[in-house]
Amino acid sequence: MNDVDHVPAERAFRLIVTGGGTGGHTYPALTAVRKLWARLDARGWALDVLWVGAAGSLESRVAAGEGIAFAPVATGKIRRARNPIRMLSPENVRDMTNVPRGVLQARELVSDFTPDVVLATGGYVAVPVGLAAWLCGRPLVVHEQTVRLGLANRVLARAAARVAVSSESTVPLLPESARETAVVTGNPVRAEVLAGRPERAVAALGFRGHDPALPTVYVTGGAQGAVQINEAVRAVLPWLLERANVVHQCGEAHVAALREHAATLPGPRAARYHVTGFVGAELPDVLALADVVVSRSGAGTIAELTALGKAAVLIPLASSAGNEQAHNARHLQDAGAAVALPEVTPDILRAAVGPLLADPGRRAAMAERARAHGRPDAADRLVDVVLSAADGWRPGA
Ligand SMILES: CC(=O)N[C@H]1[C@@H](OP(=O)(O)OP(=O)(O)OC[C@H]2O[C@@H](n3ccc(=O)[nH]c3=O)[C@H](O)[C@@H]2O)O[C@H](CO)[C@@H](O)[C@@H]1O
Repeated sequence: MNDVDHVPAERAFRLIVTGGGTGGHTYPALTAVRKLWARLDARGWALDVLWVGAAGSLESRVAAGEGIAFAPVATGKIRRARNPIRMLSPENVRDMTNVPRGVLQARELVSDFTPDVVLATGGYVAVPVGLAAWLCGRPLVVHEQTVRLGLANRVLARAAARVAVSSESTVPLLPESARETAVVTGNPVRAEVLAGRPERAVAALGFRGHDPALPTVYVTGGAQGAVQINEAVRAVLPWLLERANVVHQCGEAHVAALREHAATLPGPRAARYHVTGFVGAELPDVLALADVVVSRSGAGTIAELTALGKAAVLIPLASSAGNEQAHNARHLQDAGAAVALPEVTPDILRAAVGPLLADPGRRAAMAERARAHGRPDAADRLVDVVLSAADGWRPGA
């Protein structure tokens, strides 16, 4: 603490946070707000925060759950099409008009709230809010979770006072004007995700057939589940359940069919299989229980797996923007910190998971290399950037 830390602040630090659409953009924003609040609170200073996002979105629910004030703005996703005429689809035309409407709404919010900083963590909704910050002359901090820049952040990086990125290899991809002041913070992971306990997972899931003598595989396809992963796992289940317990997060739409299939497996094997649509509050415990994770390679998941140090088999979503999930997965594979599968068939999956299940030393070594890529201090670093970008706010100012 320096001298300034003992000066009482005359007014609260004012933050507008924006970002959302998916967990990958929403949770880093939430984690940064929590950390900023804790930092200020520890010194007796207050935080006024407003989350600006899309109506009816994940971020609106997350903000409500956290007691954070929320204001919606119009936003639009521009769907790319090979044929330029198709770009003028009714949805695109509607969304194109939504963007300027969103900018106007956001500009009013920013000029009323007069934030010390606007923090944008990506997703389409961040564009109007980030542009409004720039129009109103408020410092904008942009955080990028993925190795490659998302579309929203490519636009906003030029308007930002500071750009925070999750990986060194993103810096050269930034617009020249942003490169010099860019800071590598890592991708913030929710504190609770790092505090799981394996024994609680078994109880919380009611996983009665869990065999503690065998390793546990956690299969996850993201909130909606991944059909491609579900099908490959289903095909190898008899083989897999001979060697491991399996927790399979498959998306709500696929639970019934997978349960029906599991019922056809011999009793003791079926008991070692726990299938669920979505893993909610018990996620930290499930991750703590997992010896091997089979997963998509979204940036949020990767940040969690590396912060925890988990052996992983990553199956990128081929259609992710700019193929960034493939990039994320390859990045870890090159470091021996994961196995990346550009495509998955039952044979390919068996060949990737088998050696990790057969050899605890091998998965421990991979987990250790994964941990070397984790940045458990990412939220702290991002908060440093936010505070340093606030040129108008000083304790007592
Ligand atoms: C389809 C798509 O556009 N994906 C993008 C989206 O990721 P998306 O949000 O889809 O995926 P991420 O891996 O980034 O985050 C998913 C989050 O949901 C959690 N989870 C998942 C399943 C579950 O049952 N319970 C649960 O809590 C995960 O632990 C994780 O915290 O934003 C990321 C960050 O910019 C990008 O890298 C991804 O490419």
